[in-house]
Amino acid sequence: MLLAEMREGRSLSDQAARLGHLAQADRARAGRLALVTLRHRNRADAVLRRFMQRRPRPDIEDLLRLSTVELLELGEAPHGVVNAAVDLVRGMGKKAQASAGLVNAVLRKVSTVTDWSELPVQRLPKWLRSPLVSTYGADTVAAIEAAHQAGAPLDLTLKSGAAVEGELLPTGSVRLAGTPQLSALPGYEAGAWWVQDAAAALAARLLDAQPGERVVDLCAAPGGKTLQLAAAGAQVTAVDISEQRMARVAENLARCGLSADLVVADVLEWQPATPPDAVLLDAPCTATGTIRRHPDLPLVRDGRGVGELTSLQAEMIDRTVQMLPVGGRLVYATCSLLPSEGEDQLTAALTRHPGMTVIRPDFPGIEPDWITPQGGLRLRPDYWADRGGMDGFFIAALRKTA
Ligand SMILES: C[S@@+](CC[C@H](N)C(=O)[O-])C[C@H]1O[C@@H](n2cnc3c(N)ncnc32)[C@H](O)[C@@H]1O
Repeated sequence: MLLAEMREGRSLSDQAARLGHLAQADRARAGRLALVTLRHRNRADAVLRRFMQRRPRPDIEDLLRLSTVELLELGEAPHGVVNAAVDLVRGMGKKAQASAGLVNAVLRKVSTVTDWSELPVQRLPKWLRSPLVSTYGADTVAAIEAAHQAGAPLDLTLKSGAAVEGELLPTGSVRLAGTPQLSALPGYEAGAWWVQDAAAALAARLLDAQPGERVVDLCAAPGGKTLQLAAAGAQVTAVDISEQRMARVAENLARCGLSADLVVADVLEWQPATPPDAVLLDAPCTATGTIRRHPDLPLVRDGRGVGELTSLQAEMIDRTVQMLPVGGRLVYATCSLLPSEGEDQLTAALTRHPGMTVIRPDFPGIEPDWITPQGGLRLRPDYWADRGGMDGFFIAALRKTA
């Protein structure tokens, strides 16, 4: 069902409510299966093509892909996978029932395949691959695609003094092994940590909020960065246009015993009552840096709308610069791999606002080749490959000097 809805252009996260009738464990398994199938979709198709002359109807093709991934990627027992697939086809209506024999025969053959791990890594679609190859080169894009296929580990940001068992990353986040049940981890009830990718955690680190500073977090929901700023002791005002998403910020703050003023408003219209010391702008973007977690994104999007997003980002930067007093700091962040949403925005902002100067990132764990010639931070999924990668982000810190 999830994969079918995706064919209609609905992302997996938009469909979460559709699984509401399932028990939590089944819901989690369905979500995980959909993710892993999407990460290996092209490889599953390559295997299926060996055993089928023609493509079957789309829902049966999805079932075959999913079963192929269960067999060859997840190593599940052929007997159970084949039987479950045949049962599902039988439940798909009269016309589909005629395909039960085909599904049975194809999956039995699939279960004998031995070269799965040697099949080429899943490629990004052209709308995204072409601009990335022009920016980073073909070898880097291949490394990014390998990182997408590998998926994403779970990272936590800890409040100071908290401890959780896991790998302490050079930038301070803690990476967990496997996919543990979060609510069972020590410190969950006490709100000693929150889930946040290690790359995402660097935006607030770069802002370097000090206790008592007035800090505005623009485009704040669901609030990972608000939590970091509040935990640093700043007086935080979090602004987001979505009331529904802002409710998540409130929940997250409450669980972690932290506080912030929450404002539901459009960044393009809102003005702070008093000039802030610093502003973090985590602007809406293509989210192409998060494909490890959202492998459906390249399929449900087609590259349209990038121009509108980059115009909105530039308008938001201008708005933020106006809010700041001289001496004030701005961190601009997008979870995008496209330079038009990152490096190019920084170049254009410096031209439009000659009074803004870049603050070069300088804290433990930042590797020199992550820093761009202009002093921004370019983070990519293929960095830390031996540790499990990181999300793609562009982050730049600036100070208003005039
Ligand atoms: C990348 S997400 C922010 C993630 C968040 N900063 C965090 O760390 O958890 C972008 C957010 O921008 C918000 N947004 C989009 N357009 C907006 C606007 N015009 N004004 C305010 N918020 C906006 C969306 O509702 C969304 O929550």
